[in-house]
Amino acid sequence: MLKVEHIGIAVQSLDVSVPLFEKLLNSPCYKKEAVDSEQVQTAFFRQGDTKVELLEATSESSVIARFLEKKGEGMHHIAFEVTDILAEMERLSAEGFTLLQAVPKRGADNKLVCFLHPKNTNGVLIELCQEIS
Ligand SMILES: CC[C@@H](C(=O)O)C(=O)SCCNC(=O)CCNC(=O)[C@H](O)C(C)(C)COP(=O)(O)OP(=O)(O)OC[C@H]1O[C@@H](n2cnc3c(N)ncnc32)[C@H](O)[C@@H]1OP(=O)(O)O
Ligand SMILES: [Co+2]
Repeated sequence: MLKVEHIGIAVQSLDVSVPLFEKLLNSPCYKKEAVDSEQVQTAFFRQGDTKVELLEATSESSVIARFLEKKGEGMHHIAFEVTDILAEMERLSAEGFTLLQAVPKRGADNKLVCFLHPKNTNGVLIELCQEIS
């Protein structure tokens, strides 16, 4: 894995949290993007070599809505950048990790993504992401 690509944070409202993170990071939100497959609206901030991704649910059945209901706002996942997501999925599966998808799906910010179940990763939801060239 190359680096931490982003940290995902579940929020109730981007209208509230985007200005908050702009103040916190002293950096503007550079992109907002809806990802319909995940039923989320995202907002991104650059921070050095990595990013913060805020996630607001766009539907009650979104995993973000479920997370907010159970745990409240806060850190939702850590995303690691990889060069070859299929090879990394194969390697991690062989190591006994539980992939949440058989094939990568389209994420935000021009990425292919795949998630690992937090039950095998010390309770932390992990996202793999590869830049789409
Ligand atoms: C915008 C696109 C993309 C990007 O480009 O960056 C994204 O980041 S999308 C982000 C949102 N999408 C996802 O998270 C997809 C992957 N996640 C899932 O498939 C599910 O959230 C899950 C991890 C399988 C959990 O779903 P489910 O089993 O239906 O939910 P439960 O509420 O029943 O939880 C079961 C179990 O897992 C714990 N849990 C849930 N979410 C997290 C989390 N984010 N971090 C740590 N642990 C989590 C939950 O607490 C339950 O634990 P127990 O109570 O101990 O059973
Ligand atoms: Co993410």
